[in-house]
Amino acid sequence: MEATALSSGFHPLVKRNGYRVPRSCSQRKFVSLVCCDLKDRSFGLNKESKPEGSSIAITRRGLSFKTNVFEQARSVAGDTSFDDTTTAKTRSHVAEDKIGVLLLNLGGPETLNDVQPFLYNLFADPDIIRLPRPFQFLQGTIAKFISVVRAPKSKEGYAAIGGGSPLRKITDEQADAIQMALQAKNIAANVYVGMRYWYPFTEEAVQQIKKDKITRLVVLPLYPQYSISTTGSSIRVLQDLFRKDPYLAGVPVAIIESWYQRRGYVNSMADLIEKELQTFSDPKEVMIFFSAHGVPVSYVENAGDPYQKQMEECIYLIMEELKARGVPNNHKLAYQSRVGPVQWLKPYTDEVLVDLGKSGVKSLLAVPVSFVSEHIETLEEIDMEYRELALESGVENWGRVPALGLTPSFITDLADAVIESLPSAEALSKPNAAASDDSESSDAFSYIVKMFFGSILAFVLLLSPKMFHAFRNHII
Ligand SMILES: C=CC1=C(C)c2cc3[nH]c(cc4nc(cc5[nH]c(cc1n2)c(C)c5CCC(=O)O)C(CCC(=O)O)=C4C)c(C)c3C=C
Ligand SMILES: [Fe+2]
Repeated sequence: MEATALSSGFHPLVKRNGYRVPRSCSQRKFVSLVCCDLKDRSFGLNKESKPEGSSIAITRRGLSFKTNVFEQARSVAGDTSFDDTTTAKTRSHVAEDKIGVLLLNLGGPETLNDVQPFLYNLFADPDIIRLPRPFQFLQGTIAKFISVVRAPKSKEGYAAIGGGSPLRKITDEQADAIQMALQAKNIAANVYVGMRYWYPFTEEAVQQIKKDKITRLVVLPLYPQYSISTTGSSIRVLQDLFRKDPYLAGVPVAIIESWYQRRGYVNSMADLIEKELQTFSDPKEVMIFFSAHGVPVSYVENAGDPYQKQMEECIYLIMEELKARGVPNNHKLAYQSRVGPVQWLKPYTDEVLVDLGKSGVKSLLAVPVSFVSEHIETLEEIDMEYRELALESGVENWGRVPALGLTPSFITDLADAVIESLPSAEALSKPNAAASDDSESSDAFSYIVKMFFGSILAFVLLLSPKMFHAFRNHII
């Protein structure tokens, strides 16, 4: 097959008006990890955006290729032999289908003026601020309040890294690189970028996918581990969009929920760590310090989020690989970036750094492990705040492993993951299945009661100094 030219299309902005999120997740296997209480939601959200009239670009790339297919599990085990049946199936998809790859990511503010509306979109997500059912109608108000309170602190962070998030640029580059890696394997695909909280929004990418008449889609969240708050949230949006549209509802979709256990990812992480260790005068003495983005404990304990378990497995696999290479260093996992007045996964990065420094650890290599691009939490939180804290606490030699970014072995592995998933694509959603889900209580009396008590509770909670401080800063 021959390569087709790269192209990009321009789209009007998603309007300011709200969009509905599904009340219940479908029974598709890809959401089986999402807990029951998250399967039963209904909100009208107001998505904050740039002023009307602007336009944004959706990345679309056309390529060609042919593939080798092997199962992910075998790949992890180092067995790269091909399954003939699967290979044949993939070849027929490549021949018959117009393939799309949708990269899902968080998105980030590109200017300081974007920060508050970006935060609004983030906190308006019911997978980020999970309110009990009677208070769900307050989601928008609460999001507005928290985003306004937090914006000054966030702006400081974004100002310190150059005035905006590098996420869009890096994700676009990763999309290009994955496209090229697919092309090298003779697979033709358009690669799209869909962000959850900023441009280009997932909704816009999906519009483009429809316009391009994609007939088979692979969804690849750029989070190695699955969390309800990241991959789960993006998939929920996607599912809702596909459910509402008769064309999209018929498109076979394969979702790669998590890929932290892939050999290519584990090896690429081990490569980066090994390389960075060499920058220390005594590499063997260096503590390898994995810092993962945290989630509230309730996600794991009440909502069944597999994030913590997957994170621990991920660290285990990376450390096993390093040991096999003769790198027996001590290591530690901690969680960073907590927000708000609830318990987050422990141990907390800031506390562990202080303890390690005080207990005599002199050399420390920080490894960001929940995200594959540089972003505010690597460039500002780790490189500036945590570095300073560690040095103040007695650590003398500090290093940080870069995010995977465009590391060739990593990109190639993501391309392989896409190829391997092609045969398993199936329709995401039955059309109009949302109709019954969208019904809401018409009981006016209960609505008024909820409004009344909800507003009082929200008022009391949000205006308490402790709550204000918890959202303004990282911790209570
Ligand atoms: C695996 C990665 C991530 C998880 C899990 C996650 C959960 C999570 N995040 C917040 C609140 C905020 N996150 C913010 C930025 C941000 N978060 C991630 C990744 C995960 N978040 C990234 C990559 C980024 C940075 C984007 C960028 O612009 O570079 C922010 C904004 C920044 C700030 O003010 O600190 C907030 C707020 C919650 C509440 C949560 C789980 C419930
Ligand atoms: Fe976050």
